[in-house]
Amino acid sequence: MFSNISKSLLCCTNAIGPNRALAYALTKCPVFLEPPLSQCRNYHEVTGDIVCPNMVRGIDHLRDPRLNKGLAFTLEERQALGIHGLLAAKFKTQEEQLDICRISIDRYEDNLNKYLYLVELQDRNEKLFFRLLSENVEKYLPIVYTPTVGLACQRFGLIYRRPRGLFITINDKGHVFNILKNWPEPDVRAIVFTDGERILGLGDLGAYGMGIPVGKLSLYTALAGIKPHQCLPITLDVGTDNQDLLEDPLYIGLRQRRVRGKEYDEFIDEFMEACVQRYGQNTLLQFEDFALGNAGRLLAKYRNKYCTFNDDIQGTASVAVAGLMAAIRVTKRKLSENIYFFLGAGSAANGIANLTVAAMVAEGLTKEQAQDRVYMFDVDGLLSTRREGGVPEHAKAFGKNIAPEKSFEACIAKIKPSCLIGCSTVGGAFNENVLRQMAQNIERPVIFALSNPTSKAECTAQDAYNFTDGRCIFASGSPFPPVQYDGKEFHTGQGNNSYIFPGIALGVIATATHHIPETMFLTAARTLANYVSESDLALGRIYPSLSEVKEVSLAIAIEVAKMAYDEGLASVYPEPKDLSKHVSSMMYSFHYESSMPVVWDWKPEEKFNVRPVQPVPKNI
Ligand SMILES: O=C([O-])CC(=O)C(=O)O
Ligand SMILES: [Mg+2]
Repeated sequence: MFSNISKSLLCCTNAIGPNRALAYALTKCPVFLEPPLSQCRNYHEVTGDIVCPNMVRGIDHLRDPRLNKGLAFTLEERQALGIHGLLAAKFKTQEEQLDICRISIDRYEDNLNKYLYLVELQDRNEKLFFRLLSENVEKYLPIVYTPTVGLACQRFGLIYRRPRGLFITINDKGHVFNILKNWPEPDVRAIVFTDGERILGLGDLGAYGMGIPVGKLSLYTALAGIKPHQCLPITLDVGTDNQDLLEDPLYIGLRQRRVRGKEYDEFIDEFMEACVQRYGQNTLLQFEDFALGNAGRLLAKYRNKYCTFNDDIQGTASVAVAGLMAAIRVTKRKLSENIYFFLGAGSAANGIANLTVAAMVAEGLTKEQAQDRVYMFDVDGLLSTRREGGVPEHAKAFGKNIAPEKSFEACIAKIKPSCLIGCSTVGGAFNENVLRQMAQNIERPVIFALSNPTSKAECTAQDAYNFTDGRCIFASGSPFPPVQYDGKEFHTGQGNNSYIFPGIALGVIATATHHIPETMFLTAARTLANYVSESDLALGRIYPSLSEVKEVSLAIAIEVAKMAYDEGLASVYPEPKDLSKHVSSMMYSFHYESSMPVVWDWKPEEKFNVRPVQPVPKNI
């Protein structure tokens, strides 16, 4: 029937909608005149529409969030797409639309309602959503991300409207690849997935945890410009051991206890394999919010086989080490001169501790000397090799051959740490006594309350200042309002992995890196720390302001890309001459593009030397 060129031209026409679009194209593009459209099978003689089943119709430009521009469609676009009259007469700029969004969100007092507004905006007009988020990071990050996303996960059964992302359950074992094939996007580059067992510091939320991969991937786009269609959020639903959820009539996941052991491991194996089978071996696979029993174990199992990392272990470690690197500019103590004391000995604590050790080794200590400077305290007390039950396997490197101690405060008095790092999910654990003790031990104590969301933070920013006579250097995983102390205002920083993972992901995707070594996280930490200015430090902040996080993400991506080539990890060849230009060229545009058909002013037949279009036989 039609030559391929003509078919593609027809598709092109279809893509902008029927009828008027076609008329528009026909008047401008002579190639369309051959063969007569009336002989196309999908051409409707009366209406002049092309009724192709795969066709994107004009109305789809209003319904599909990727295409929708709302009142920003121009008159020309409205006419060409056949949507003139379906929109109010007003033509708006994207800037005017952003103003309306801001006014609309401000009308809600409750953060969960703000979250719902933003979810709905993402479902309606994707570019508007991402531009709003990327230009107002400080204001809206706490809504689409920590802490509000935690609340959204807890209420997920109530707020669940349109599906976003894939739910793959243990019952799909043996068919995971087929489920992945149902995802409509063919060009996925990054998958963030959780099994919902340790959602922030909130524990096992099962399938309600879906809010987390969705939120993380929103930051991939808003902060690092990774294209939304290249991102896939997934929840692996293997059940939940949260009794409240098992009894919750609104629960949307599998109503059964968690599957563990061999069956779970086989399921994760199958999932990892299916992802690369479907999307290619360089697909970035980000583990998110897995519980202690699986997080470190699975990272060790897969880190050299896949392009993968665990954000809670490695992303959190990187941001914390960046904070420590910036803090030493204030304390004037080298990293290797500090004593680190962790409350919590789980995956985040061990990730931070290991990367801190690597940073101390870079300063000249041996690994053993560096490990000696790190202490940990878990539910059973100080990690002492002499305690009953010994030191858990995953934290063996940090067990000390000293007398067991069950009192946290007594440990602080005895060990006299200079850096106190909270990864415990025990809200308020750094109480007045603990903080006063820290201030007594050292002139400028470093206090990190990293557990999320806010309710789980080990102390508030204000308490940290109040109880250390304003001498602490503070960071938290979730945001805190400015601190008032001694007539001054301080803006403490957010030591959250959102400074790290978007940049790492962009660098990895841009170079199609096949593995992510630990050293990449140290590089990311150094890059982030270099962004901290003297004025940040004067404000009490050991991280750059959130309004700079996009710049930071790009800088991290470029450093990661350099490293990928230096270490032979990249798969994009030939190596781009200008890496920073290459990385930037991969990024998403938050601005609307024209929806007008591309009109060709040359004859493809001539250019490609293809056979001229044959007349279509009658009655086919
Ligand atoms: O999501 C966040 O805010 C940081 C994080 O990875 C976690 O707490 O699990
Ligand atoms: Mg996490």
